Amino acid sequence: MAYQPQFTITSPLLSLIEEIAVLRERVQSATVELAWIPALQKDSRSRNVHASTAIEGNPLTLEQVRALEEGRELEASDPRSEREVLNYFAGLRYVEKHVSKKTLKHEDIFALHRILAKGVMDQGETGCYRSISVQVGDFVPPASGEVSGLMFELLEWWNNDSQELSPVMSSAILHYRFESIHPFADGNGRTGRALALWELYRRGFDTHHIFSVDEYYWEDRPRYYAALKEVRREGEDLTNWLIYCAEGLRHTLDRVWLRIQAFQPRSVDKLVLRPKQERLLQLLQDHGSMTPAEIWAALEVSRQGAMDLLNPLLDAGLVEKIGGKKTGRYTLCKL
Ligand SMILES: Nc1ncnc2c1ncn2[C@@H]1O[C@H](COP(=O)(O)OP(=O)(O)OP(=O)(O)O)[C@@H](O)[C@H]1O
Repeated sequence: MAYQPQFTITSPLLSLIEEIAVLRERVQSATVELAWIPALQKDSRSRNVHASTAIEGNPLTLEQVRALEEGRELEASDPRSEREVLNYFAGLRYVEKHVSKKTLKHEDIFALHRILAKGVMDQGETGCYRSISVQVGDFVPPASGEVSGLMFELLEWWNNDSQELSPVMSSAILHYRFESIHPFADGNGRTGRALALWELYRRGFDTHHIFSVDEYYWEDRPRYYAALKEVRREGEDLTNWLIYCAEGLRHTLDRVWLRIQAFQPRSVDKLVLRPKQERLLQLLQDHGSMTPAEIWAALEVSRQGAMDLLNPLLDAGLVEKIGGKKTGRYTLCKL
């Protein structure tokens, strides 16, 4: 039998869902201009990684998280914190790769957990449900013997009934239910937030993967924990949790809109990208930075041809040159 979430669609919730639809539409129509999407995706991924790992106390700053993504070494940080961050990047890449998966299985969740929790478990094993009891604050999740059955019911719901709900709601319900089962010995927070994001991607809510939803939970952690706790106090009624999560998405969409403004080309009216320029932005996103020679080899153009592609991107503030005149490399501009 599938999990049956309890909630009421109240008028505040409906208004929020409608507002979210309008804001999302505004973002979607702006993303027709593809120029800055790779940079925004990169930015959003780093912000999600930073926020979701910081929630449980990872001390690395957003700048340090960005540096790790670019393969740069950090001075004086501890290996476990770095591992946690690198794992989360890998977890998000796993989610992005499997975004169109129609049916999710226990094994998919195990695989994600294995990636996120590798080498950073305080107790228990990665990639399998817990065999011990756990506690979060004063909340005692179900006994370990019940976990597999509860997860089976949750997957039944996720693969079937959840599709009838707005992704705003199905993502929030999945997030809460996963945390309330607390299926792993450790790493439930990170895995649950990554699954909530997976649902938003899978349902095409965040087509370009540019919403950094986890910042909302991180920025007011006491409210996040209180909202989770309140569901139980209300006899597992999810109505207020849904409102809390919908407010988070509205906030996230307002923010992404501002970031889009910042990513708009600065010195030209509109930059219409040529296919090779799009390819170049993608390459810079994948590689972090590239020398001129690497660029012209990858794009199969002459040195002058590469500069003809690069110059408008430099003028528009999308790409910048770092390093010396002879040893210079090109990289995507940061916010
Ligand atoms: N009262 C509660 N009811 C249900 N879930 C809760 C409650 N309080 C906190 N949580 C969830 O439990 C997570 C912590 O669980 P756990 O320590 O297994 O996760 P973790 O991944 O190690 O933490 P993480 O969030 O530590 O990075 C929180 O991030 C939150 O999502």
